Amino acid sequence: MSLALDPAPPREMSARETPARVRPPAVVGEGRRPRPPAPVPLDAVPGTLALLKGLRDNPVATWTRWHFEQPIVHGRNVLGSAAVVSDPAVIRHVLVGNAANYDKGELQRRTLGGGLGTGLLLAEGDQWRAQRRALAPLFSPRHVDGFKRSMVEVADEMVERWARLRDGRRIDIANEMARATLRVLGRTVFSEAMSGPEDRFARVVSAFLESVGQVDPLDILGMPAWLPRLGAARTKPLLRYFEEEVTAILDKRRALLASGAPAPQDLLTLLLAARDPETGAGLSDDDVRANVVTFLIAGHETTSNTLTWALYLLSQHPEERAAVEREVDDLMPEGRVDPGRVDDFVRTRAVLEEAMRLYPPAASITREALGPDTLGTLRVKARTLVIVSPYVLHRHRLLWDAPDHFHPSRFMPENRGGIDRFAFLPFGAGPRVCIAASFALQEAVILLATALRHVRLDHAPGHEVMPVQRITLRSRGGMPMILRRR
Ligand code: HEM
Repeated sequence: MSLALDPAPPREMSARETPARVRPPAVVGEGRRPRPPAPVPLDAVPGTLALLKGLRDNPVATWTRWHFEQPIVHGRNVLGSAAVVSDPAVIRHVLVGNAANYDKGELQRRTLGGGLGTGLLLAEGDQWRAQRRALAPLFSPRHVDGFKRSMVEVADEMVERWARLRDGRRIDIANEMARATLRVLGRTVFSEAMSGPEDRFARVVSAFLESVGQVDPLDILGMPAWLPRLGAARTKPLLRYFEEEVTAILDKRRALLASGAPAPQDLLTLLLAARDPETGAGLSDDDVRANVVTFLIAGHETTSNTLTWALYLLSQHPEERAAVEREVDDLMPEGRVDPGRVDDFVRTRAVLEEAMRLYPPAASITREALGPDTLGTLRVKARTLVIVSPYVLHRHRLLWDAPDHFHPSRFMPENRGGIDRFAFLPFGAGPRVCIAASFALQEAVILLATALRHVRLDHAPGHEVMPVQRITLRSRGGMPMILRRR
């Protein structure tokens, strides 16, 4: 979630420390390239009411020019004392060096808490440490590698379905990608599909994310939890559906395990067998359920939005699309991704990384200081909200050349070394880095390469593209595109 802060005195707004400049190799020709759509940064800080409304409607539209120009912007507003940090060295300090001084904060727990309970994403302290130790092996390179086949299967089914559609048909690619990533989760988390119809499940997950991810003014103002929130009436039945669905899946698997029949080696079996290597303790029923929901919520739209933005950006940059089409044609002579060659899709991966730079699915990473700290030269008190916004960071004027333009070549192996680890944070960093980053990238490469090998997608006329931040950074109104076979 982004913040536009009250105007601080000029000294407060000025650069606190100049970060090491991490300039990717100069990129040329940006004048001729269309600028991907994004809200124009504000010239002035909005007043309290406008800020509350902005945070509810679309937090990424509340950033001011200063945020994209200053390494640190600190001030006070309705959220109390807050510092927006875009200095890679200071980010490293907050997320890694002094990570023990920060937790995720009350606002994040209130905004997301409803569905995710005590799952890994929101757990804190000892509970988080025990879960992270127990769950880390689920996403080990060996297990992630083992999921390649399911991912390729889902990608093949996606293009087979498209092959049955009329050439020139208009489809909502945001929906298509959401369906595909949910299927991947279905296969890798649960092996067999969910017990209910997949499309209904996809719709419920999407509606749930729409309502649960909206920042409620009452939460920002710190109002007690018993006060009814605007979206609560909509969220409750969705949550119930979720719980019933997940409980049914768990019961079925427990019965299977109890029968002694061989169980599929999916994330669910691993989750039920997971033990904290230090204490030997397994997860409680509630923790297993909370983590299944966490995987669905954290792993579904993040990946599908990345794919949606990548396909949109390619549709606006025919020369980039032609380059990546050459790669997939070369690497997929039979039309399928060879699981052994996923790492060879370097341009496909560069496109995905550049899409996540411009439209980071997790647009804000927020922390609350437990005790005082020094950020560069700024002293902050306990309870200060520290915001690392990948959306701001990835378009920061001090850190990137042509920050608002689409140039996948920045992420090609020969150039990538110039990018500071803490200037590009789609998956976060430090102990709470995304546990499934390699799973997500592998899945995205397989789905994007397969789509590009079989079809060409052009943005449909009449739809205006604008990123809107809910839990993830979505495209407002989906992403209608015209499908043509290659
Ligand atoms: C492109 C796709 C994805 C992106 C951009 C993404 C991004 C992130 C980010 C930024 C965080 C750190 C949040 C913070 O520090 O406050 C995170 C954490 C997490 N992600 Fe992902 N994620 C993606 C895919 C997935 C998938 C596929 C799964 C599960 C199957 C997943 C599960 C999680 C979990 C459980 C955490 C919490 C880790 C912890 O706190 O220990 N994510 N993700």
